Amino acid sequence: MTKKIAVLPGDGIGPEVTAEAGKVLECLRREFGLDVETEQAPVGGTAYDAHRHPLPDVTLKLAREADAVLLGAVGGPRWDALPMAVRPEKGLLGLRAGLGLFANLRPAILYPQLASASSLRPEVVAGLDILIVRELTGDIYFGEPRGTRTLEKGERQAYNTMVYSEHEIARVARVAFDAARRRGRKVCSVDKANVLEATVLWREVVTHVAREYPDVELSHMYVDNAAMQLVRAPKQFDVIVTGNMFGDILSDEASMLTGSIGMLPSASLDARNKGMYEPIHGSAPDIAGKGVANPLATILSAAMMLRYTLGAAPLADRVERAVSTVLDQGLRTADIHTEGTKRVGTREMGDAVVAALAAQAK
Ligand SMILES: NC(=O)c1ccc[n+]([C@@H]2O[C@H](COP(=O)([O-])OP(=O)(O)OC[C@H]3O[C@@H](n4cnc5c(N)ncnc54)[C@H](O)[C@@H]3O)[C@@H](O)[C@H]2O)c1
Ligand SMILES: CC(C)[C@H](C(=O)O)[C@@H](O)C(=O)O
Ligand SMILES: [Mg+2]
Repeated sequence: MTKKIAVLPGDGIGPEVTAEAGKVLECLRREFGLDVETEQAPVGGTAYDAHRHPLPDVTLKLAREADAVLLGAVGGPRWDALPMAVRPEKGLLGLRAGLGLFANLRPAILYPQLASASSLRPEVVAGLDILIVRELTGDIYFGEPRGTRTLEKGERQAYNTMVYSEHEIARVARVAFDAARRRGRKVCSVDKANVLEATVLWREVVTHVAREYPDVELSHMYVDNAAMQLVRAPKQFDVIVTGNMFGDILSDEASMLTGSIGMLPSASLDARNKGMYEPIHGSAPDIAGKGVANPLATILSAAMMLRYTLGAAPLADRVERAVSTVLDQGLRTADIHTEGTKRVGTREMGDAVVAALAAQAK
């Protein structure tokens, strides 16, 4: 049966990078019989401009009815002064919560061709293959109470609440342990249990769940140390599981180990592996509209969609191989460009991936 993909390009470079992933899906349809149809809807600032809401009902409905969602990015300075409730980022958070996407998989893999694009020495990152499992629908992002109040003497005070319930921790921990079983059988749980009660519970529950997985080694690390270890000796990690905010920060940090934030895809999954797929980067206002953004994170996110939701792992392998081929050809967008390689724009990079894919069909 034809699978339906909701494509939500969003803001800034979002439309530029999703267009390239769209070409890749089209090529898979044409050359390899992938049975999908796509439909677009607005999200983020562009949705606010058209509908006065960053997540219009039509978009949430389309996302709910689709088999999978492919999202670009949201946000930008144009909308930064809006009230929090209608900021573009709320559109994204609304999708994650509305679709129950509690597990966010962010693989940080170094393509060997990009060893010299990493900000770390090649020997520190060679062979890097980490999976960050970020909890995505809890924590300080969604905790109540939140808001701003005025104190007696007229001073304003703002507050957010870090909250985790046992079931929220246990279900994402299981995702991490299950993933570790398919890889290096090591999970490092990252928290701030020396200070924050919510993460004392986090550590307790993860430790409890680990008993179901005697074949997986569990370790714990405070988040400040984890941030340091990620740049000191990143290959010590296999799977990292952590809360929403720590995962947000650590995954941007980990992306630089692979050469660029423009290389890191993600899958946000519910309990049945229905999912939303998006690069981990944002709308990059500083380069939006210039045709220079790296589309590979979004193309690799489409590959994750093929693997996790569409049951088409062989096609996911093909897309990842095509990405490797274009890197072998020496093609680089500005963010991963190094001496001796050829600088290309967003479209050229997407076209090259499509050509490499089509060549596999010959
Ligand atoms: N998932 C999302 O939609 C998402 C994620 C992060 C940030 N944002 C939003 O994006 C806006 C900008 O945020 P920011 O500047 O902090 O983060 P950002 O990720 O958009 O950009 C950070 C830096 O990385 C570069 N970069 C990002 N993606 C790139 C790509 N594909 N190719 C080449 N370079 C790339 C940018 O040019 C910029 O210099 C904000 O409104 C923020 O809220 C959205
Ligand atoms: C835009 C923002 C809400 C989002 C987050 O913090 O989750 C982004 O940084 C991400 O990593 O997807
Ligand atoms: Mg982020």
